[in-house]
Amino acid sequence: MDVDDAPSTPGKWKMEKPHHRHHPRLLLPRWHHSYPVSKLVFWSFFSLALFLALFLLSPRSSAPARIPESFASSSSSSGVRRAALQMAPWGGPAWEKRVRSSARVRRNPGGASVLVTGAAGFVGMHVAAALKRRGDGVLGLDNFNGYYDPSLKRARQALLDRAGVFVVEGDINDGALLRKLFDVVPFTHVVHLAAQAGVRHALVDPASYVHSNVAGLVSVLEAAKAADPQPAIVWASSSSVYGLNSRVPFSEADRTDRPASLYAATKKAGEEIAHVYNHIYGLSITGLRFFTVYGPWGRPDMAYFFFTRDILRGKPVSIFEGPDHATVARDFTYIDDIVKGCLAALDHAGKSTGSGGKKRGPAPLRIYNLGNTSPVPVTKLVSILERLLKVKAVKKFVKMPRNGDVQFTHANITFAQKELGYRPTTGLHSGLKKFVRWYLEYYSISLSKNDSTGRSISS
Ligand SMILES: O=C(O)[C@H]1O[C@H](OP(=O)(O)OP(=O)(O)OC[C@H]2O[C@@H](n3ccc(=O)[nH]c3=O)[C@H](O)[C@@H]2O)[C@H](O)[C@@H](O)[C@@H]1O
Repeated sequence: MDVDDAPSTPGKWKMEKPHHRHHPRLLLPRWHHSYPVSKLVFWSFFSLALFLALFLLSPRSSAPARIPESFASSSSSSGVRRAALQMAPWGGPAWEKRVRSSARVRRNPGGASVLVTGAAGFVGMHVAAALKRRGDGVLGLDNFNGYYDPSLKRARQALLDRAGVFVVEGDINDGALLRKLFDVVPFTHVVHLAAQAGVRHALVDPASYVHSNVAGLVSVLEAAKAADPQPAIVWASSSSVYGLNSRVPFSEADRTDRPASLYAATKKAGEEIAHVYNHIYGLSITGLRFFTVYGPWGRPDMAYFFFTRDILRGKPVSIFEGPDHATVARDFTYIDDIVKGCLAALDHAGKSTGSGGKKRGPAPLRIYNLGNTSPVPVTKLVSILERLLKVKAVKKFVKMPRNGDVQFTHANITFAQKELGYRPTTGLHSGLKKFVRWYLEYYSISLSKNDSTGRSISS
């Protein structure tokens, strides 16, 4: 999912604009030198009063005000709003038919009917496609926000569409939409991947993290707890919750009360919120702590992705270093391994025990690390990319900025191995090879034509 803001439905947005269009003369009386001043004053007051009355009488949900003010004034919010405006309206018999058909279990007897939030996001698309491939019913939900190039999200949506997965355009904060989806389909599971991702961006737009990762999660859990039957929830937490933890490898039993970024703090808050909904309402909830997921169709805000772009363009890449030039490393995890972990988590989720908002007994509440268990320095990441791209990178070594990054991540996956059968099989070199192949094809870049500096030329 990448995801998520926003809005009331586009249909509701449309209600606002016509106020001006239907009454242009009332709002904007033409100035004319012979126009009596008293009439002008009268019409001005009348227009103002009419405008105020229409504004006050219009239903609250028709305003785009579900984006909090603080968020609306942030730099990225205009992109989010623009993207929100392009969302297709939801509802109606044809739309419901499409929703039902997409969520219908095809093969896989006793299979799941799954709502995947953030389905046009990186992990969301891969999980939705994998569930569909094995015959489960899958419905996607995504708000196509402008955090990164929405055309990549549209391309993922097109891919899912060809696979038979309908991605509903809407926001996880839209409670009415979620209620409608649960009315139309008795989902057995929700794989909740819609989120505001990215560690460093939290410095730029903090409110978007609260909006998507806290308020959005609550909105999804509210809809799930009230649904009958209650679905089991599998959702994306993050390795970043380990924050300043220095015990390695990171185990689920380690402390997670020292987040280093607001992003991490909102994911940690999500884990606590999950506890509440499990405790009060009997929702089965499994949180997955993903470790730096990469691969084809990935996120352009992540280092491996924009390093590839910058290396190909001959632009410098900044490689972060810890104190005294210490290595910065990540437990990079290939997308196919993560998808296997997500599907295994779904298959082992166990049922929710509540119905109609009432708990009937204890339900599972779980957390698993999904990592690769072999941290790789960022310098190594860059040298692998250089080899695959056949271009020398222009490297700049810079002290790791205080922007929420941590120096090192390393997953202990004992629990996931034991309980889910999770076994990552793709190393960074072969994973990046697949990523680079996809990248070159997606952006139509040919490596065969290099200029004299060794820079490759896109065709
Ligand atoms: O595992 C996670 O929990 C997180 O993984 C990634 O966060 P991160 O590991 O910081 O991934 P990148 O932004 O791709 O950074 C990878 C490495 O490159 C380093 N880096 C990043 C940017 C840069 O310009 N230079 C640089 O050396 C970072 O410090 C980090 O060590 C995702 O962006 C988060 O959404 C996710 O939750």
